[in-house]
Amino acid sequence: MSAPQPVHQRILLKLSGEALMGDDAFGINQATIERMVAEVAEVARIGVQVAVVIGGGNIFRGIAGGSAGMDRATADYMGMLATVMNALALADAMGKQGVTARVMSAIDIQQVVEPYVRPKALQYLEEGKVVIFAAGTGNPFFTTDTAASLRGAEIGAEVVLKATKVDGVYTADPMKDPTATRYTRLSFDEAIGRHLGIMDATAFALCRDQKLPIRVFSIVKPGALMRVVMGEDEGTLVTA
Ligand SMILES: Nc1ncnc2c1ncn2[C@@H]1O[C@H](COP(=O)(O)OP(=O)(O)OP(=O)(O)O)[C@@H](O)[C@H]1O
Ligand SMILES: O=c1ccn([C@@H]2O[C@H](COP(=O)(O)O)[C@@H](O)[C@H]2O)c(=O)[nH]1
Repeated sequence: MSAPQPVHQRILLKLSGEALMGDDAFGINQATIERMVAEVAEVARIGVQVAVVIGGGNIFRGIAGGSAGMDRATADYMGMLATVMNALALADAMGKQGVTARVMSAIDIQQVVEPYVRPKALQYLEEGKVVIFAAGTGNPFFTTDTAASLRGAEIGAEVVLKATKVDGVYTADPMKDPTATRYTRLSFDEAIGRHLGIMDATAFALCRDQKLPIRVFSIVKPGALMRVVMGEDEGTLVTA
């Protein structure tokens, strides 16, 4: 009998910046990033093409700067730069685990990382390299969830996998409402209409329009990413 095969050949993995903190209050917890990278490396090694969008919530969010009185666009650029730091740390950790990664930034900082060029990203993926998209969409007032939807659609990913601290989409934020229950599956229109805060409406709407499904699952749960890639029931599926 042949070994089980992955159900996805090319994925866009959105990694929560906040999850990189582990149990720390800020920044990147080394053991946590190594564990997350080991999970990504495992799926890359079975031949799945992996593109990553990394968040920045462990370092800086524009909304926090804005509410503290900063110019919002400036604060958002700071947030985007935070994702570049996370991307560099991820690529470094991948290299140490024998996975070749390339960071591509939506903001031009060529001394640090190469710019995002779609055909080059596709070439890297076909070569089996992990591509890490940094600096979100490159525009203020957006989020890295929207960047994940955008890059996912651009590279022809079969699914956006949102890897976060919670194990799916709930009827309300499970960190605030202990009575919230988890959906196994829901539509984009339900997610948008019910204002489910797990992702922003722009990210959901872009995936809906491009018919690109999203699966939300826990990156804290060991082996969950591999189970998702193998088509096992994990987290919440959001589809048209
Ligand atoms: N309906 C909901 N179902 C599940 N989680 C929800 C919901 N509403 C709000 N959340 C919250 O959304 C959080 C997901 O945030 P996450 O940190 O992955 O996203 P982010 O803000 O895009 O990431 P980053 O840390 O990269 O900024 C969860 O930790 C959870 O507390
Ligand atoms: O396209 C984008 C993506 C992100 N930002 C800013 O970066 C931070 C961190 O991203 P998260 O999605 O919150 O992890 C975000 O709060 C924005 O300030 C952006 O401006 N444009």
